[in-house]
Amino acid sequence: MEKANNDETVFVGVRLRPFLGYEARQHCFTASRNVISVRAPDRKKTDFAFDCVMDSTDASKPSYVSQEKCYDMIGRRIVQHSISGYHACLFCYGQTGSGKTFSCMGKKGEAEQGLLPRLLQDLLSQMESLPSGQVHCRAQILEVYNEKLRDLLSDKDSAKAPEIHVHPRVGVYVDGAIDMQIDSMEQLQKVLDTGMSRASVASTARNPKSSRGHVIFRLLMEKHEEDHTVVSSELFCVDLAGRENEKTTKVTGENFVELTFINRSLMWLSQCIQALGRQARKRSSSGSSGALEGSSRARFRNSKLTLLLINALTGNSKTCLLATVSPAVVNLDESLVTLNFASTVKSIKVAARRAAKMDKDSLIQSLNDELQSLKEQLSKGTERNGQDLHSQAGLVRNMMESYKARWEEAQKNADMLRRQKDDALQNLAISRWKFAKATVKNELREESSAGDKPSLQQANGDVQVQVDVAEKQKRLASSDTVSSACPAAAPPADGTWLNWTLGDGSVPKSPRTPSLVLYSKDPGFSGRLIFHVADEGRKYMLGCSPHCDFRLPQTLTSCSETYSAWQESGRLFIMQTQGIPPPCASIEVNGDRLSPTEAKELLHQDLVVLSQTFRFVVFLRPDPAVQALLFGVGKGGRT
Ligand SMILES: Nc1ncnc2c1ncn2[C@@H]1O[C@H](COP(=O)(O)OP(=O)(O)OP(=O)(O)O)[C@@H](O)[C@H]1O
Repeated sequence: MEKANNDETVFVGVRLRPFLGYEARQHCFTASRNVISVRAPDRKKTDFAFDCVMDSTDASKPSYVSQEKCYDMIGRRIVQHSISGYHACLFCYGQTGSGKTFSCMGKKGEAEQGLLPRLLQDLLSQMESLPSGQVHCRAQILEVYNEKLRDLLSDKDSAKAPEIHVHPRVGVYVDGAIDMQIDSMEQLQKVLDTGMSRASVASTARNPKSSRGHVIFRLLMEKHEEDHTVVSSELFCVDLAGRENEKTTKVTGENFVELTFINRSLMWLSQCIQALGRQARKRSSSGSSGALEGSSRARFRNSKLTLLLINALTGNSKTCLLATVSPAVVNLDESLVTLNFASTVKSIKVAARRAAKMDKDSLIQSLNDELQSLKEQLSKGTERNGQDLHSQAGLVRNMMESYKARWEEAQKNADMLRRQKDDALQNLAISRWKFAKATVKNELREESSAGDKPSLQQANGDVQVQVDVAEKQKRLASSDTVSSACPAAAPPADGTWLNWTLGDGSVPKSPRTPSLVLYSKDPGFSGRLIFHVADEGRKYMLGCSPHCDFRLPQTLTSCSETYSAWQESGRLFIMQTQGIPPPCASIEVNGDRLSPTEAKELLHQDLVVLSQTFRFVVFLRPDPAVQALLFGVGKGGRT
C-alpha cells in the first residue's frame, strides 16, 4: 500500500447560512477569509481559524458564497482525491437547521444543487475519460435512525436491517444493503432522489424539514485491471442529523426520542474525534508511529455511525468536514459547540494511502478458506458459541457471493462495452476503408480517362520521387528487408529515404509494427516504402533532413524535421513540428486537416497526407484488404 509522504490534517470548512424566519437579525459572527470570529454583546471575542470560511448570510454581498462557490471551495477537492485513488469522505456537521442538508444535497434547480450531486457529476464525467469498462461504480444510501441501520434504496420496510461488519481484508462491509450499479449521472440522480425521498424527515420548531437520522451516501469505485486485479476506493458523503439541546428543545414525543438518539450518536462521534485529536497530539510530541490504539479503535464500535465511518476517520481516507452554523445570536451557544467540534477535527492527523491493488482470485480464495475453517469449527462443535460461528459463516458466505456476483457483472459489462467498441471501430474502419478505396478508384478512373500509361513522375504525382527508376527497381529486387524496422542508417549517397523497409516486389509482406505505408497511384511504388514506428516511447522524426528517422523526398513542400510519429501502448500518433507553416507542414487524416498543435492518434486504415503531397495508409495489424490495396496480394501479386 502506498503511504502518503506526510500526515495531513482533515480539511475543515465552515459555512454561515442566511437568517431564518424565527431568528432576529442580530449577527454574532464576522467572517474573513479563513477566520470566523465571535463578535456578540457580553461574549468573549474568539477567533477560529479553519481551511476556509464561507459566508452565505447575504446574497447581495460580493463575498456571498453560493452553492457553486461552496463546491469550488470544498467539494472539488473530494473529486480530486477520489480520482487519485484515495478513499474520501465529506461529512456535514452542525446544529439542527444550520444548513447541512441544504449544503450537502441542495434543492431542485441547477444553481441550488448541493455538494453531493455536483461532485458526483464531476467524478462521473472525469471517469468517462478512462478506458471504457474499466471503472465500475456502485452506490449505497444508508440511514442510521434511532441507532438502527436502514437501507434507503430498499423499498421493503420489512426487509432485514443491514448489518455493519469490519472485516480485516475487506474493511467496512454492510451485509444486506443494496448497492446499485451506476452507469450514468441520470441514473445516479434517480438513485439519489429515491434514497432521499425515503430519509426520515419531520417538522420541528427549528426546521420544517429536519433530518431525523444520519444519511450516509457511499460510492464504491472499482478499477478493474487486465491482470485480474482490482483497485477499490470509496467515497462517503454524510449528512449528519442536527444536534439540539435536549433541555431547551421544543420537540416532544417521537421527535424527542429521535433527538436523544441523534445527540447520543453525535456524542460518540465527538468522543472518537477527541480521542483521535489526543492521539494526533501525542504522535506529534512523541514522534510515535501513530497507529490507532486498541482503545480508540474499540470506541468506534459504540455506535453504528462511528463504525460506518471508521475508515474515513482513522487515517486511510482523505476527509473533509463542513461545519454549518447559524449567524444569529440566539443560536450562538450551539454554534460554539459546532466550532469547537470543528477545531478538534482540524487537529486530527491522517496518513491517507492510495487504495491498494487486490487480486480478485486471492480475495475470493481467502474468504473461502475462512468459510471452510468456520464450517470446520461448527462441525466440531468446539470453541466459540455455535450461534456466533453460524452467523459469522453466513456473513463470510454473503461477502464472498456478493464479491463474486459483483465482479462477474463487472466482467460482463466490460465485455459488452468492449464488443460495442469493437463494433463501432469496425464500422469506423469500414468507412475509412471505403474512403481509401474511393480515393483509389477515383484516381484509377482519372488515369484511364487520361489514356496513356502515365510516366512515373505523373503516376506518382503524390510522391515526387527523386530517384533514378532503374536504380530504385534494382534496389527493390535485391531488397529483402521486409520484416523489421531498419535502424537509422547513414544517409545513402543517392539521397533517398532513410530508415525504411521495402516490399520485396514478389511476395509482399505486411509490417508487424505500427507503420505508415506509402500509398501511390503507381502500383510499383504503393506499399514499397514502409515507415516502421517500431520502438515504444521513441519519437521518430519525418522530414527531409539527414537526421530524420524517416526521410521524405526533398521537394518544395517538405522541410527538415517536419513531423514526429510515436507509439504508445501499440497506438500510433502523429504531430507536426511546431513553427513550420503550411504547406511545408500539414497533416490531413481522412480528408480532415489537423491543427498545427494537434497530436492525432492514427487508426488502422487511416489515409494520411503529409505536406499535401505524401500519402500513407496506416497499418496497425495484418489485414488482407489493406494488403491487397498496398501490396497487390490477392490480385496476382505485383508486376
Ligand atoms: N446556505 C443557505 N442558503 C440558503 N438557505 C439555506 C442555506 N442553508 C440553509 N438554508 C435553509 O435553512 C433551512 C434549514 O436548512 P437544512 O434543512 O439544510 O438544515 P439542517 O442542518 O440539515 O437541519 P436538520 O439537522 O434539522 O436536518 C432550510 O430551509 C434551508 O433551505
